[in-house]
Amino acid sequence: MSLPKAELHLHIEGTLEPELAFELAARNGVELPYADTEALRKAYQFDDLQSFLNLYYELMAVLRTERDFEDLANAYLARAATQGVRHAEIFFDPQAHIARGVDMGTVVEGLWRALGDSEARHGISTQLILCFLRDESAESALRTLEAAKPYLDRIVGVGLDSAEVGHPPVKFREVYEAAAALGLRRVAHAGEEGPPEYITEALDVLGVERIDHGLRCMESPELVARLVRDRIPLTLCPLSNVRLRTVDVLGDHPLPAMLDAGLLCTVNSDDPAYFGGYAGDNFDAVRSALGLGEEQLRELARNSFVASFLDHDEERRTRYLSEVEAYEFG
Ligand SMILES: Nc1ncnc2[nH]cnc12
Ligand SMILES: [Zn+2]
Repeated sequence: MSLPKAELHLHIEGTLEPELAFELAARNGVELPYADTEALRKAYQFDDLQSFLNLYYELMAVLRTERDFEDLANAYLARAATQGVRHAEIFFDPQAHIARGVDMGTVVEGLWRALGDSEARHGISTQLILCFLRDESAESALRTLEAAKPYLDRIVGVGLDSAEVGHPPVKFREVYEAAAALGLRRVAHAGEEGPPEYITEALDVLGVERIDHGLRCMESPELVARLVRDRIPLTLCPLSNVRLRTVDVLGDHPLPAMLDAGLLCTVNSDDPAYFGGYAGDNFDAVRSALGLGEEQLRELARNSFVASFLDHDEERRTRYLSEVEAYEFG
């Protein structure tokens, strides 16, 4: 669906399509343990978040040079442009690269080569959000923030991702305080597989402005009331929830109930190469599986710009919002 939208929950490493993975593997002399792209696609069957993360980290081995990160980001932006994405706030996982000997500069400079002229080339404005891996130590997160200091003009904020259960937000209090002191915006994955308490803790302890996923807030009426009252955006990823089995089938997704409750929901793609669809595909899927009407779809698109970190450019936000209002559904 080409309804204009902002993508607010997108891991750039999760846009690595099998074809590009094999191309980069050949370019870098990396051996992949799959015969071909078809065999690799067959491995995209997940039982939960961890089973996905295992493959996600394994395939990153092909990303080595600035050019690799540039090609990855350009491929994503080209596809996103066909799906109505007008603005993208893109997550990246530097610790997963630094651990393989690929330094922060290679990752950020490489991504920037694509992001820097994304507007001219793809018609998409972009921002970068550095994510800390929550299954790594708090010290490692602090070292990562330190390594990012030379690149802060290219990074709008910090996030928290990877294996959630057993790694509560409070573990990252110090690094979030340091990020806030540097003027960085703050978001965190919470309530994807983890309990509603992790959402509360992300708000209270980490001071996040948006919650990534946040699905499990629906188990706590008090928390829902708070999220509604404080207009805290949730970056939902419906196809991801089905592939990672937090929701059995898309028809059971709580999105309609969340909208009815007055939550500020957005629809995003998370790791589209792995979960079967980009941002517009997620909109198409919720439209057909959940019977969302045009006004609800327009509300989701409007919310994406309201929830975006475009505060420095209200003129642009207003322009995008007027594109949402002018859109004619096919
Ligand atoms: N859906 C997800 N949850 C947590 N960490 C991730 N890293 C990439 N995708 C993720
Ligand atoms: Zn995610």
